[in-house]
Amino acid sequence: MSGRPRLVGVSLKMYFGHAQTLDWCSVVAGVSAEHHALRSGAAELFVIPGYLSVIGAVERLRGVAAVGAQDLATEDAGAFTGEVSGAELREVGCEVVEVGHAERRRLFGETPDVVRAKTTAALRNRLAPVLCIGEAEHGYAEVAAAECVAQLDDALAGAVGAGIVGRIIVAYEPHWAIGATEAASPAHIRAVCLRLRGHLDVLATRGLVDTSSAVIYGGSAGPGLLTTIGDAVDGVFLGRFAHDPAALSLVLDEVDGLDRAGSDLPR
Ligand SMILES: O=C[C@H](O)COP(=O)(O)O
Repeated sequence: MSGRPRLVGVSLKMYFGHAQTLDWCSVVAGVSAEHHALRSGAAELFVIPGYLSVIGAVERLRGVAAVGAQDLATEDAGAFTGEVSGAELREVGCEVVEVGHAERRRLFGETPDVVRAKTTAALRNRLAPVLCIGEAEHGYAEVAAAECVAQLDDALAGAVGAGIVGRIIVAYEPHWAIGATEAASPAHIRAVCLRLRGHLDVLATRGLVDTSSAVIYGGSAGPGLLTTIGDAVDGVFLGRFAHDPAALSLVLDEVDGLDRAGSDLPR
């Protein structure tokens, strides 16, 4: 392995039922256990199923992938009907948790205040937030980059104020590229992610986030993309295009390809 591991994440959103999710996890566990990119440490995989499948996913993916949840409560315990706390997610074996996905912001009214509180809750419970940020409308990459840096700082403000430091996985997901036919252009992704990467490095130097923090891209990502943007991102966050475990395996092949080419991550 030539440098820091590449992150390959998958969110199953609400596409699969419970049995289908567990079957998918079993197949992915088989594929992953044999895959050179994971065995060598060149890649790290994380999988985010629906809540009810989290425990089964942890059991099936032990040793090959970290498991996470798609959301968490702002609080750790109490009278919050329908919520799931970061404390409980950690207790059952989660290592990551999504915060602020565009669908939660758009469909469920999550405001920046809520995203900030959930980011703090994740870090407080030693979960790495997969902090989803991105611009709503397609425009200039430089404008998007500035907006994303502001979103990142805002989301981290609570944790920084409380002195809670941990690993942050910044998932750059332009809203307009989610559920689309293709990802944002490599030039757009590169411009935004390199800016985010530089900002994250400054935060790490100041001791405000862990040095293992990462920037990954999501939004109609699939096989072939990581090879083209590998100079600008620490990994990819997959949705629909990882429903076929063979496609996920192809993305892991790309990690191996980047590793063999000695393509170092942005620093
Ligand atoms: O969580 C994953 C992202 O929202 C991307 O999903 P998608 O690749 O299906 O557009």
